[in-house]
Amino acid sequence: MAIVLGPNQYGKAENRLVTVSRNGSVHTIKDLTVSTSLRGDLAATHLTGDNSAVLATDTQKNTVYAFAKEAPVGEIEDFALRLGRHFVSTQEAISGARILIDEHSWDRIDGHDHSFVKASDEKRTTAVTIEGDKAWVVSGVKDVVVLKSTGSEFHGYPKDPYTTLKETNDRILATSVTARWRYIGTDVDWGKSFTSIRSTMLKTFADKHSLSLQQTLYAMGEAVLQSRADVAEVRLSMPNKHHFLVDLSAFGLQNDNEVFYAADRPYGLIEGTVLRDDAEEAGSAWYSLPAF
Ligand SMILES: O=c1[nH]c(=O)c2[nH]c(=O)[nH]c2[nH]1
Repeated sequence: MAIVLGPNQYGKAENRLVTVSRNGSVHTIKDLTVSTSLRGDLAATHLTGDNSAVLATDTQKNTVYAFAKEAPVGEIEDFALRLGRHFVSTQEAISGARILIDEHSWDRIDGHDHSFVKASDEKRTTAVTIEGDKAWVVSGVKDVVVLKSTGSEFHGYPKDPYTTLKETNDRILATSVTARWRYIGTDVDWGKSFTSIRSTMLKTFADKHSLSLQQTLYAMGEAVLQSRADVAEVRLSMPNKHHFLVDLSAFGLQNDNEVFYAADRPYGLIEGTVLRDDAEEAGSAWYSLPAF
């Protein structure tokens, strides 16, 4: 029996980067959280403490900020590709990189050139994986909270001795969508694609009459693949944010689907992948990313 070093990566996690670009008095901000991870011939530092191949995580952090000055950050996918390719092409021992970027959303305050309001907790995300001269881009959204007040049913499930849930033909359906989609290739208009995928998912959530959150999840992933030839696969994680009808009978009141208790936890957690069965290989695109 021998003990050996398995897969590993290292880098600087969650660099907080905010940029201001100016067009006269009209400012545009970008608010990013950037994580870098490098992979390669890194056995020596783990086994002997020889750091001759270890580009310091502090240097990786500095590179993020310097790159933001040297050229416009642009779309998060392009910034991540730039960073990842830089580390792999300039460090001999480094054969791969994983760059994660979350973009935090700010809205302009109406009619104001340089003041902004944080409208929601929603994030646009990307996870770029570089392996030698190959690159995979998995982009997504996090924490998109949606609710529909009708158009959702849940019934027909097995009843066992522990079942108390009542069947319903009309319930509130609410969730916080986290989705990642894997692009085919890197020749993509990232911003346009993001906007179109996000709106396709929201429209499907709204339009699809739901018999389960699982059915809604599949429909959302399917709609993305039907509308975007440049996407191979969509992974979705959707907590069921339960809204329970409150029993008002003790007060002589009948609750006609109007008064709900919005439960915080526990929550159903519905997760799934929708993919093209002929999609090109994912390589290491998903490796070490959260499963959903
Ligand atoms: O859409 C749903 N899917 C479930 O699997 C489930 N389970 C449950 O209790 N409520 C729901 N709703």
